[in-house]
Amino acid sequence: MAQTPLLSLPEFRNVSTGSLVVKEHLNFWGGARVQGKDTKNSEPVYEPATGRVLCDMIPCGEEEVDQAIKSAHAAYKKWSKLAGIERARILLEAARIIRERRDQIAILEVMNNGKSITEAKVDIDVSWQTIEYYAGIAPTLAGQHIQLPGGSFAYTRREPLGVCVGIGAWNYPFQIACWKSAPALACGNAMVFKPSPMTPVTAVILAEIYKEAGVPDGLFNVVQGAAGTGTLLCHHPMVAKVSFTGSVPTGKKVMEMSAKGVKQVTLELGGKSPLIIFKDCELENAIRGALMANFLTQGEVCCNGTRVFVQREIMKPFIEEVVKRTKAIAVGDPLLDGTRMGALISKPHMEKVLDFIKQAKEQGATVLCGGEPFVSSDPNLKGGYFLSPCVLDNCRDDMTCVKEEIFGPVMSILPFDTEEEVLQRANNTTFGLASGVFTRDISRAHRVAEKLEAGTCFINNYNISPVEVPFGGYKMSGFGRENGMVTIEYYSQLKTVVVEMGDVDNYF
Ligand SMILES: NC(=O)c1ccc[n+]([C@@H]2O[C@H](COP(=O)([O-])OP(=O)(O)OC[C@H]3O[C@@H](n4cnc5c(N)ncnc54)[C@H](O)[C@@H]3O)[C@@H](O)[C@H]2O)c1
Ligand SMILES: C[N+](C)(C)CCCC=O
Repeated sequence: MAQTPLLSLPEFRNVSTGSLVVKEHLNFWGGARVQGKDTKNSEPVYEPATGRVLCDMIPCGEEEVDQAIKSAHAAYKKWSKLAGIERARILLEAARIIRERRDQIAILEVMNNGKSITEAKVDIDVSWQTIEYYAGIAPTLAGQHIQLPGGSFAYTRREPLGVCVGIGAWNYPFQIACWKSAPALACGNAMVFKPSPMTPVTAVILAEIYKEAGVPDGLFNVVQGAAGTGTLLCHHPMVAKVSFTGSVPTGKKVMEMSAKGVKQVTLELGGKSPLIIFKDCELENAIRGALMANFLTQGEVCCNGTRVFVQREIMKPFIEEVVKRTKAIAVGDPLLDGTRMGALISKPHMEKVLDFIKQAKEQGATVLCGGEPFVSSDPNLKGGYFLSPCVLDNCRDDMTCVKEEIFGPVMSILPFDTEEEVLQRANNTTFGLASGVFTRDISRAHRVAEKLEAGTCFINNYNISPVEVPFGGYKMSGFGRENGMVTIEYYSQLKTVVVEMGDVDNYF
């Protein structure tokens, strides 16, 4: 009997904070939701805004991972034979469905992740735009014709890799699944996607939408699980590529495991990015930029500019205004339109962020605002993982809060005097995901952008990532790229065909 898609089930409609319990199976392969077997190892998944159990995550074991990968491989055989324009038509339909159901998907993303509905709607918009963008590229995928002496020639074919694995983090669950699956599918691959065990829900919705749009059963699959399931995926011999989003320590393991099977890898890892604000900046934009660089998604953003270097002459007005606006950020029920900051992903994560703040104080930093658990007056939210956004002053480069990725709403402010000095300090990190500079001096802006050791440099803005623009890291923030034309290179391989029009040389 055909399954009713999650979004069409009555319990998935008109949900509000604290109201949804997901009982449905959350694995998806062979074109259907599949029940997890290992119920004795299931883990509760919490709704961050209430601390209530939203669903259970049942991790997939060896047999289930194998089934999902085989299902993907069978679909790959059909999908890879389609013309780019045929794949594009189906992907455009998936983008259309997501656009149409954007508000409903966003609500579920909020319930599982805790971010504000305003941001979640943007995430879902970015998601369908990603699929639309790669649908547009699918028909253009082509090789090259190379003329050789004597009328001989060669040509290249851009071919898919096969079964690709996507492993996601919990901060942008639906968007990460789209950033990986859209280019993978556009190039003719199949994908098995493992969401974070903390955010298992919306990837299944994506799988159902792809199915509804017309992809072959098995083309996009979801396996639930944590490290054990991820390990099985990375080791599976039928997997051609692993695209991973997560922390540096896990990224290293993924790279090591993938190396054993000589699988291609994309690593989108963490960061501790610098944002440099020169005294000649347009101050209002720099202040907005610093807030954008630190407080989206409760500060749980890989590319956040959490080391805010401010030129000494403008430190006072900058701090005054940043603190005023940080204190005014509306924290609370993430499903309310007026909320600008929701709940952190989990209790342990919130405690980890609070520990960073405690350590910062012990090391000499001054808390200018926030940095404490936020208790809402709404009784529904009493168990939620809310934290008031925090600004730290009197920071030094050697402090833990300045060196390590906190992944929470904590901005560290650091004074500087000269361009040369700030560049040296900004680059003094093993991370290299993003960076930013605010200045009205156009030459300085480009000079600084060139010298910053990071995959992205924002000039006079921060944390915008249109799908047309490549995104990815330098140094230990990873390699490979997501978004933009270049990502096609990471989901395809080039075959060279050499055609002899004359006779073979008679050497022997
Ligand atoms: N660069 C980017 O695009 C980007 C985007 C989002 C998040 N991040 C980073 O992700 C981190 C936060 O996410 P997280 O806490 O989910 O990261 P994490 O590394 O703990 O987990 C990421 C994913 O890897 C899986 N995993 C864990 N152990 C594994 C193993 N041994 N083998 C295979 N898979 C395994 C997890 O289950 C999860 O799905 C931060 O460091 C953040 O900066 C990076
Ligand atoms: C959309 N942002 C804000 C650029 C975030 C990308 C994903 C990083 O965590």
